[in-house]
Amino acid sequence: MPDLEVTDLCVRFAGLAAPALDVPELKVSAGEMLAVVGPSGSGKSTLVNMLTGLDTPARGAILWGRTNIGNLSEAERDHWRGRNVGLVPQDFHLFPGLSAINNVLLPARLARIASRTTVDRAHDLLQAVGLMRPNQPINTMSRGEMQRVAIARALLRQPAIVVADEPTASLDADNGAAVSSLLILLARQTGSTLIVVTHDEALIRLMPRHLVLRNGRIFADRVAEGVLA
Ligand SMILES: Nc1ncnc2c1ncn2[C@@H]1O[C@H](COP(=O)(O)OP(=O)(O)OP(=O)(O)O)[C@@H](O)[C@H]1O
Repeated sequence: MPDLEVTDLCVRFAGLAAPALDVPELKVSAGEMLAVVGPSGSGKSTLVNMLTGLDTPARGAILWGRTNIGNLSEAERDHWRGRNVGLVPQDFHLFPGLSAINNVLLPARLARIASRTTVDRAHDLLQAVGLMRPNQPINTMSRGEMQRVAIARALLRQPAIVVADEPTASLDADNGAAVSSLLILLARQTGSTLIVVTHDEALIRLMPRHLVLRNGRIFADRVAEGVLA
């Protein structure tokens, strides 16, 4: 499992006078659990896009282990992400016409790695997230259930890095709490580094480390007391 080391990261967008992101240094050890918090427009999504290689910075190094993902081509980054990152996007990116199990398996099938073991793990994960009808079509599911499918899909390949963008945003308090605990439990079981962008106070309280962004800069980087790492 790779550590993360960010140095001298600067991201600018056309039309913005100040950088959207200006991070001189950020270190996250393998297996750490980090909540990225801050007001709207503070740079959270931009940071996550850089850390997962969805976008590349004009300046700076983003080292996961020995790989500086900013130096990879787009195709190499896609390949690296597929092997190393489990993404739980805010809007799920599920295919409504497919069943839960087929959504969980789709990325693995596209990567041609859906072995019998992978299929078994997909079923196990759906059970672990509390979904007992693997063949239920996505378009008949509640948002809480869809969120669980997205989590199962993200964890299928036992990724070293799990990144979830507002995983509880569309859920009520009870479903939000259940999804948060699950994400943390499953990430812990695989020893994954977990990075969660969230405004959800209940989820923030469960995360051992809080990175607070303001105006594209790290305003605070706190270890939460009393939270098990
Ligand atoms: N592609 C882009 N082009 C121009 N400006 C952008 C682009 N993407 C983001 N920005 C700007 O960069 C800043 C940081 O945006 P970002 O989406 O990272 O914030 P955020 O903290 O994730 O906000 P939210 O909580 O609302 O999702 C904002 O001022 C935003 O308008």
